[in-house]
Amino acid sequence: MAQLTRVSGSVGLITLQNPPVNALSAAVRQGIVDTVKKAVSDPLVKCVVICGQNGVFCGGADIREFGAPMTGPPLVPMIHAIEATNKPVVAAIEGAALGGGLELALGCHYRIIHSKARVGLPEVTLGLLPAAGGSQRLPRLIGVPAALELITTGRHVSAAEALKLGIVDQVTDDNTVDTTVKFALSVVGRSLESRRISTFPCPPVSDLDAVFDVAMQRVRQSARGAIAPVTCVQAVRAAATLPYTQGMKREQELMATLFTSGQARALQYCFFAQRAVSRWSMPSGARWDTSKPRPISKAAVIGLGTMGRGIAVALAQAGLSVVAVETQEKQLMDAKQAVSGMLERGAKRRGVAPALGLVSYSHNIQAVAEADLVIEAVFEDMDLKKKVFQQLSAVCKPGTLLCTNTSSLDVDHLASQTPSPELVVGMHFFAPAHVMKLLEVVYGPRSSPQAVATAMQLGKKMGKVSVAVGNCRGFVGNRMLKPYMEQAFFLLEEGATPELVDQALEEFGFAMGVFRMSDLSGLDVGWRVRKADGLVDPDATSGRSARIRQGRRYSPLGDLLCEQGRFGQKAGRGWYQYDKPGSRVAKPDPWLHNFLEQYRARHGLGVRHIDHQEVLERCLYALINEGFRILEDGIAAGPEDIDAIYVFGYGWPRYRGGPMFYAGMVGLANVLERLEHFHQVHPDVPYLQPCSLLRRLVASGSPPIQKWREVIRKVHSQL
Ligand SMILES: C[C@H](O)[C@H](C)C(=O)SCCNC(=O)CCNC(=O)[C@H](O)C(C)(C)COP(=O)([O-])OP(=O)([O-])OC[C@H]1O[C@@H](n2cnc3c(N)ncnc32)[C@H](O)[C@@H]1OP(=O)([O-])[O-]
Repeated sequence: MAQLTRVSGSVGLITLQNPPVNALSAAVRQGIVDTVKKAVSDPLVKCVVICGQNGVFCGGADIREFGAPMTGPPLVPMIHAIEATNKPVVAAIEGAALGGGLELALGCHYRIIHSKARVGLPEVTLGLLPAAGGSQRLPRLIGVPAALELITTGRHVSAAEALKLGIVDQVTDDNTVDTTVKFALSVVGRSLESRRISTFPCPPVSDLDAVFDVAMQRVRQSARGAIAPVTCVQAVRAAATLPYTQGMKREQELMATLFTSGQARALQYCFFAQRAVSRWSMPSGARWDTSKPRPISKAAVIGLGTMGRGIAVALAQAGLSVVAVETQEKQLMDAKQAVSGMLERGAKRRGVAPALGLVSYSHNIQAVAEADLVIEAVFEDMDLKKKVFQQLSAVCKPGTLLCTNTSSLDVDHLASQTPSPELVVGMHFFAPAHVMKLLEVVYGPRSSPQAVATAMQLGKKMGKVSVAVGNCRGFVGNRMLKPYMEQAFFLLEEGATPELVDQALEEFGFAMGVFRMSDLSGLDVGWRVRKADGLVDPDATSGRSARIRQGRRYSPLGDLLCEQGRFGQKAGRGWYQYDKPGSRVAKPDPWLHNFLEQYRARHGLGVRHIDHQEVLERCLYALINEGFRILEDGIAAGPEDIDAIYVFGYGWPRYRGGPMFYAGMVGLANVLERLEHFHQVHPDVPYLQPCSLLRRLVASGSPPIQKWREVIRKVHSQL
């Protein structure tokens, strides 16, 4: 909807009305067409101002409408009509003008923006391109190189930068609509010929081919298989080489190749999944909208290793005062330096003052007595963590929330070390904690809804994608990673190489395959967990028993490498070799290939041809199957939770939507059929046995992912 009012005598003020972000739904587009026509034909109206209700200009096209047949007036002629009017039209930009919202503003003759607002063309992040003239008008307004960068990255631009680039005409700190109304009155009577961007020639670029070759190379490298960034380059090239009308035709043709693509559907699913996870619920029935978070102004971090330092930085960057505690003096001094450095670099990148004063340091746990919330990030050892929780219970003021950053240990067992287990939750950050978006908030059976609500709200304040999950071994992310890695090890036993497995996963879109990732994080991390699980047995060197643990198939390959000190990058050798310890360039290692051959011979294992398809099916379907078990167990409330965890924490390619969305894309019946096949071939691998929830979904006709929660609810109600 759009409303027209006449203000200041002769200004037609058009207000977009579609809360919360005034997305350009069919009704809003119709409203704009009607109100512009009315304003233009009203002799009392000398100029027009377009603004958005609730302090937001416009969040672009209504993404919720993409799945349905198009209704209402199309955007392109609507914006053309505004540009063609003979009365000045000025956009008053508050909050955000994104996608179709900025394209609408680019159709106006002038743009006034509030200093805190942002603009951008983020369509590429939704698997699309700016298809309401943005790919043709923006290059004409700010030049090809700047437009290429904005359109292929989709990044949001601050008001100050938008002015510098020439996207807007004026920045104001005052009331944006009032300022814009005054401005509009001041330009009445001026020629509009030079204000219609579509008529601008595209600024010439010296060596156009070189500019586009470089851009294409850059996006192909960073896109890792995403098609939208590449198509965006082609659209901007049309602006640089074709007259406007032909360029617009090309823009529409290119958009048509993206609009119905699987990648676009996956990226739009991720957009909504990222927002859906904030509407959390627990099996107890507690929910996001019925649980009141507790205000947190003072936080504390115990243990200043790599994770503790990152968490302290993330808390301070979110504006909280932080007490950082480390008992070892040297470690404390090193941490102080590291944290200050991270805060300064972060502040420089964001153009703000570093929050150094917000962090205080101590080697005495007494220092956290007044904290509202404490995050324990000491070494991943249960006995050590239990001791810390006992100390915290004695030191902290009543009601203090006690959180653990453990990545796999039992949160409820730690809670039992305190008199108030309802105040204990897991806050599982991902390294580097001040950079990685994901936060798993882990609730135990005794965690209170208020404790979960508080941790979720703190996560949002830290700019994290926070997902509430139940307490179990490895929570969601690491629990699903186990069958994924297990299959990768088994594939090596059956004839594959680390290079083959990693290449298949990287072509699928992962930034790093499982073996390169293992070398980066250190093989000893998993080794320690397997030891704690009683799986490592250095005496079992040959024969079947060496490859069976707790009645199921087991591959000791990782253990054998660790026993030889091959811990990965930090040791200069792991699944790959590196020039020296700490270097990051992985090279195939003849020693490793030879070791695998000897291993197979020692265990009487044949070598067979393994292709990329099998690698993907074995590793990803085993992971997905565990995802269905997690949904069945109620550890995650819905598929969106799992997909957000894998996209924001485990490098799952965003344009594939996440493991559960991907399962829906390839077809649940296919996933089930392949798992049944692999389990038949490998009956001693329980992770390959299809989960009953998967069977149930296939039996009920493989409903779309949006309907899975209903089936899950039915399953739980029958338990
Ligand atoms: C032709 C044209 O070329 C093409 C093809 C296009 O234009 S494609 C579209 C391009 N536009 C975008 O990519 C911008 C997307 N939006 C955002 O980046 C952010 O929303 C925001 C504007 C910066 C506000 O952030 P926020 O943190 O204050 O709130 P929120 O939680 O994010 O959002 C608040 C609520 O609004 C919903 N929402 C936001 N933008 C929406 C949109 N464009 N369409 C539909 N719903 C939208 C969102 O799902 C959430 O709903 P719910 O979860 O409450 O039910």
